[in-house]
Amino acid sequence: MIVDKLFEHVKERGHVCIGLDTDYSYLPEAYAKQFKSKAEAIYNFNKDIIDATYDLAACYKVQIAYYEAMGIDGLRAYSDTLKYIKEKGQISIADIKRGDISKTAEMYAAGHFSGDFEADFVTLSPYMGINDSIEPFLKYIKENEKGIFVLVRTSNQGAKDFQYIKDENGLNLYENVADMVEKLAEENLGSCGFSSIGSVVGATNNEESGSLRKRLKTSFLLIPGYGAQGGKAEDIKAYLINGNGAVVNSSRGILLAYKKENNGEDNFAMYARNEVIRMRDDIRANI
Ligand SMILES: O=c1ccn([C@@H]2O[C@H](COP(=O)(O)O)[C@@H](O)[C@H]2O)c(=O)[nH]1
Repeated sequence: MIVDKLFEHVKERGHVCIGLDTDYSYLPEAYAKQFKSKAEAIYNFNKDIIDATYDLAACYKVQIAYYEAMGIDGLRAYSDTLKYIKEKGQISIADIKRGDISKTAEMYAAGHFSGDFEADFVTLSPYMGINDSIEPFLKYIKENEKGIFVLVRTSNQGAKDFQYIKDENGLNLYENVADMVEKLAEENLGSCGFSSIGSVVGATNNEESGSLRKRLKTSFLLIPGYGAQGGKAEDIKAYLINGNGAVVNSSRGILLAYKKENNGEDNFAMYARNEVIRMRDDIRANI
C-alpha cells in the first residue's frame, strides 16, 4: 500500500511535506523573467525546489487552487509538477479537497488517480457523506496503490464554525468524522500498521490533539498549519505514534524562505532546502 512507502519516507527522511502552493508572485523577479509564460516559470520553480529537496522530503503536497487560477496553462504546470515528483521517486498529495455525490465523485477519483492529473494521494471533504464522497475512491486504494486524506479537523480559525458543533452526546462534529474515517481506515491497513485512508488535522487548535489521535488509531495524518499559520513543532508530538504516522506540511514557509536572506533570490532553492532541514530537525527535536 502507498502508506507503507510514506511510512518509510518518514522513517528515513523525516516528517516534512513540502507544499507547492506556487503563486507567481513568490518567484524571484529575475528568475521568472527568463521564461516565456507564467506557467512555465512556475513549473521550473517547482522543479528547482524538488531537485533541491527530494532527498529530504517525506512527500510533496500540490495545492491545485494555485494552478486552476491560471487556467489551462496553470493546469499544464500542475500536471507536469505531479509527473516530475513521480520521476524523482517521490510521493504526491493532490490537495483538491473534493466531495460530491457518488457519480460525480467517481469522476473526481478517475480524474485525480489516473491520466494527466494522477497523484498518489488526494484530499477529500467528507461532508456530503461517506458513501458519496469517499466510497468511490476506495477501489483505487485497494487496486492501484492510492491513498486519501479526509478533512477531519482543519487548521484555520473558521474550523470552529462547524467542526466543533456538538451532538446530543457532547461529541464534536470533527470527532464523529474522525470515528467514521477510522472505521474505514482499519479496513485498509498497510503492513506498517497505518492506513492509506488518512486524515487532515491542523497543527493549530491543539488542545485536543492527544484525544483526537486516540480516535484516529491507524489513520495516517496530514498536518498542515506549521510555520506561516503559527503551528509549532511541539504541537506535532501528540499526533505521532512511535515517531511516525504523520507528515507535516509547510508551503509558504519553505517556498518563501529565500526572502529572509540578503540576495536570497539567486539561491531560492538552496534556502528552501535549508528551511526543510531546519523544520525536519525542529520536529525531530520535539518528538
Ligand atoms: O486544514 C487545512 C487543510 C489544508 N490546508 C492547506 O495546507 C496549505 C498550508 O499552506 P501554508 O502556506 O503552509 O500555510 C495550503 O495549501 C492550504 O490550502 C490548510 O492550510 N489547512
